[in-house]
Amino acid sequence: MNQASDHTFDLIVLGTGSAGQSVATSCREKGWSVAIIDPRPFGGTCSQHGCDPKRVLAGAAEIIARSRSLKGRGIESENAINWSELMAFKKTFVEGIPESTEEKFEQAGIHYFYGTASFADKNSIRVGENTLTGGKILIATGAQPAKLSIQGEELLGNSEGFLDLEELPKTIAFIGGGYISFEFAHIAAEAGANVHIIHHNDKPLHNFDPDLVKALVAQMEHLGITFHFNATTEKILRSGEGYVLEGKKNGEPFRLECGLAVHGAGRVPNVDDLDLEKGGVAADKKGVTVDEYLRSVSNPDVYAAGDVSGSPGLPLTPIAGLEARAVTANLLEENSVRPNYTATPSIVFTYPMLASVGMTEEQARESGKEIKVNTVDMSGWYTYKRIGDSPSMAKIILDKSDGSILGAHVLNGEADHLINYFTIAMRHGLTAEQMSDTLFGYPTEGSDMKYLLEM
Ligand SMILES: Cc1cc2nc3c(=O)[nH]c(=O)nc-3n(C[C@H](O)[C@H](O)[C@H](O)COP(=O)(O)OP(=O)(O)OC[C@H]3O[C@@H](n4cnc5c(N)ncnc54)[C@H](O)[C@@H]3O)c2cc1C
Ligand SMILES: NC(=O)c1ccc[n+]([C@@H]2O[C@H](COP(=O)([O-])OP(=O)(O)OC[C@H]3O[C@@H](n4cnc5c(N)ncnc54)[C@H](O)[C@@H]3O)[C@@H](O)[C@H]2O)c1
Repeated sequence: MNQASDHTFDLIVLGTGSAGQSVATSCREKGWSVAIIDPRPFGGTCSQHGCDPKRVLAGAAEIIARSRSLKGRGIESENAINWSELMAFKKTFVEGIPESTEEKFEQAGIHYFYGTASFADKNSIRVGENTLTGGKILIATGAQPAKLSIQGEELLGNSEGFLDLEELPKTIAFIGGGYISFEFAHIAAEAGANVHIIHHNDKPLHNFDPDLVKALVAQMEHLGITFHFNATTEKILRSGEGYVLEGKKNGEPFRLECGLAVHGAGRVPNVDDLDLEKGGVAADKKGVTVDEYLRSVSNPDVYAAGDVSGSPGLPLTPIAGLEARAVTANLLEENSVRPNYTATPSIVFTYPMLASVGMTEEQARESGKEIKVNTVDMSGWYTYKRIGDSPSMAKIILDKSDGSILGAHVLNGEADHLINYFTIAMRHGLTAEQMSDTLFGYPTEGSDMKYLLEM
């Protein structure tokens, strides 16, 4: 159903990622006429070029790291990543997504258009030769790598290209010290590459607990990754088969040769092609400016959700889903649901993993609350010692007045599971005492919970 004879719809959705798909299908289920547009193979970032394929690769890197942790303690053989086999395995998760997404739209009776959407006026969208009119319009166009304005920027690869690498270059440089660089550097290093991370100050992963970040950096250095802090890249040049990065490090000239340089220096809302002025849609560098119901502050028929919205939500998949559900509710009944961002967990999928939910120690101290900070080295605890999970650290921040959990920060091989327990507690207001009183299966990281929550 890629052509509609009538080009007027109740809803036009721009983008087929997590946010766009969710709103389009939910509104269609309620009987709305819906059109959805995307210039790229349908399905968006998370499933095709982000979280999901990334974690297939991270899973293999994790298995190598875990087995090395028990070397000499029962594990003998050296495991190694076979890059082309791993990429072929990753492909099995990704291929077929555009076709199955199109099929889903077809079956639901959603009209789909391939092309770059842009506003023609407040309620009209241009896509190729077509002009569609929508009672309501959802902008769900995601994010793209930020422009760095450095000479030779066009020579930089990005996360999407990394996820499709047929061969792993011997030396890889990541520019920026955020999620993408840490995760991909870990994968590349475990797969045998010589890896560098170039970060412009000395605070990588700036939203995470600095003590745990320091321990993660030390662990990654131990794996052979070289960090260049306070380093800026000013130029990228071709050199033979590879590239040379030139810039400054601590004020001194800096030069690095590599087979591949990857952009890991932040992503920005994808609004460049949308002609937002024609639609009367206000936006700034945080994205489409929305009110607490995710409605454009300047065009009441337009909503935004996911990475492109200028909402307080982090650019993460669970937030794209949360915002999509809120927008759907607000489309069906005006101003009915405000998204609840309380306790948004975030995980860096390195090994060990770094995970965080709620306030950092610094934020909790600034809040003026009377707090208790439990900083715990768990490496010697049975749960972690039995699998050689070291370093294994946590910092839990409690409110002394009522025993509520204000923040949880974990670095270890089980951090993904542990952070979800803390997220449940914080989102639903369970206190340290209630969590400690919960019976967890033994011996698991859950059964250690009470030791992290001592008041
Ligand atoms: C490498 C990487 C790893 C990540 N890992 C994680 C993770 O582990 N966990 C996590 O929670 N989050 C992760 N994220 C973030 C997560 O992928 C995003 O938050 C999520 O995909 C956002 O969904 P969305 O629907 O807002 O946008 P997207 O899924 O990006 O969809 C936007 C769609 O809009 C389309 N589009 C763009 N411009 C137009 C236009 N003019 N007209 C029509 N369509 C347009 C695009 O082609 C795209 O298909 C990762 C991101 C990256 C890049
Ligand atoms: N596990 C996850 O949830 C996950 C994984 C990957 C990506 N993501 C999402 O994708 C977004 C983008 O990821 P990212 O890693 O590109 O961004 P990021 O915001 O996590 O980190 C980018 C870092 O690069 C630094 N930087 C900016 N310009 C620089 C320059 N010229 N030189 C050196 N350093 C520079 C920034 O200060 C920042 O610390 C994230 O914000 C996140 O929302 C999430």
